[in-house]
Amino acid sequence: FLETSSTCHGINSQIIWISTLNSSTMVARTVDLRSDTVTKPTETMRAAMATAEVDDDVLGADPTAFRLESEVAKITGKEAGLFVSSGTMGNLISVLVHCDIRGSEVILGDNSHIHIYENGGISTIGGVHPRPVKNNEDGTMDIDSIEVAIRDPRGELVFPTTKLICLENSHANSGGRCLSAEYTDRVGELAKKNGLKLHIDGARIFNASVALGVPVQRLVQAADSVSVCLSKGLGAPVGSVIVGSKSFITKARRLRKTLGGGMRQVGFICAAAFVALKENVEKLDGDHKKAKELAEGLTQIKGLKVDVAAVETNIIYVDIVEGSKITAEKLYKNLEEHGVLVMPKGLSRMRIVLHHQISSSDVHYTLSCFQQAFTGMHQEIGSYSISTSRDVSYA
Ligand SMILES: Cc1ncc(COP(=O)(O)O)c(C=O)c1O
Ligand SMILES: C[C@@H](O)[C@H](N)C(=O)O
Repeated sequence: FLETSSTCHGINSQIIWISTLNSSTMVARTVDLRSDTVTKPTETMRAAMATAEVDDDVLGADPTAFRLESEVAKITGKEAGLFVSSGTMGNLISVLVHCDIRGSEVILGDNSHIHIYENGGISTIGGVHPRPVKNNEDGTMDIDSIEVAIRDPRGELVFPTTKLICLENSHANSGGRCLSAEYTDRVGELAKKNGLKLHIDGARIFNASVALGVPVQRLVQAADSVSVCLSKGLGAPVGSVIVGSKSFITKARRLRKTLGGGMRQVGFICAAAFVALKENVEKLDGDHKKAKELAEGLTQIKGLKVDVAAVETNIIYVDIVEGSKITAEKLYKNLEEHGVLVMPKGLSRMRIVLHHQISSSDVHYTLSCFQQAFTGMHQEIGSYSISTSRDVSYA
């Protein structure tokens, strides 16, 4: 695999040449694009873990956990925070605190993470009934559709009681699309008008904030609770922080213990999460730019379809066009043989997620591997005229 890079009129452009690696060839590199959850702790995270000040967080308060929880509460403009082991636990605890009567109903997106990827935990564990409302392509739900879905048993023996509305920002299954503060405010007003609470699955709220150029606090202003993942784009090895009122967090702490989530010297992992919060927010814009570059490159490959305009943050959905020379299965195998890992999402669709441990060179290498899979040879990527100078480098 030889990468020749060049400049032409100040435009960086590449012809990517690749030799065909036979199956026994050691893979030159690994580019893990399955998710932004795959990152490895950085050296600063590991150093912070090694020297973290810790204490029993069940009997009292682990000082490092408290520092992290306070920082996330401050950033989101909420009274208090609570460290939990995962985004799934953060959403589960938040829904169950708000829906504290068995048989309550929560309105959420039919393509939301809580509804699709959390094992139905709000029902199986919390006895909460989901009321899915269609997610639009941009991750929103029509306000009217939300309003129509609100139910109250007064006068209707057969109705459960709606207690909560859940949003997700950015919206993962919509391709990392961002919900505006104005839209979120409107949903918040609807919730308040009907005596409901609003929870935001903010697994990638920092991605939305950076992409929109709007502070996190403004994006979640209308929410009663938010689950913020530190283990996604921010690159922490473990954990999320849920934020809300002091009363909400008191109830959430008890529920976390009930679910077995009370952790003792949890400061070890909170120390790494604190580093992630401090060091990696500024890298998110680079992730988004690389996602856009990769999407633009992929859309130039005959046989692939990408909605480049829909790539607002670090997630790309790629469709293999019907009748393409290569099947999805062969493509994934070919990519994996070259060390490129993607997340299959159906028969002819895949998801690619950028994160801070993916370099520009990885993006170009990935494009060349896709190109090779479809054409078996080099092809100019992009439509720039170039003059080349040979240099082989792996950034
Ligand atoms: C939008 C969204 N919410 C929640 C989660 C759950 O997070 P975890 O995998 O830490 O349980 C994910 C997972 O990546 C996610 O993408
Ligand atoms: C797959 C999903 O559960 C995970 N949250 C991710 O985005 O990778």
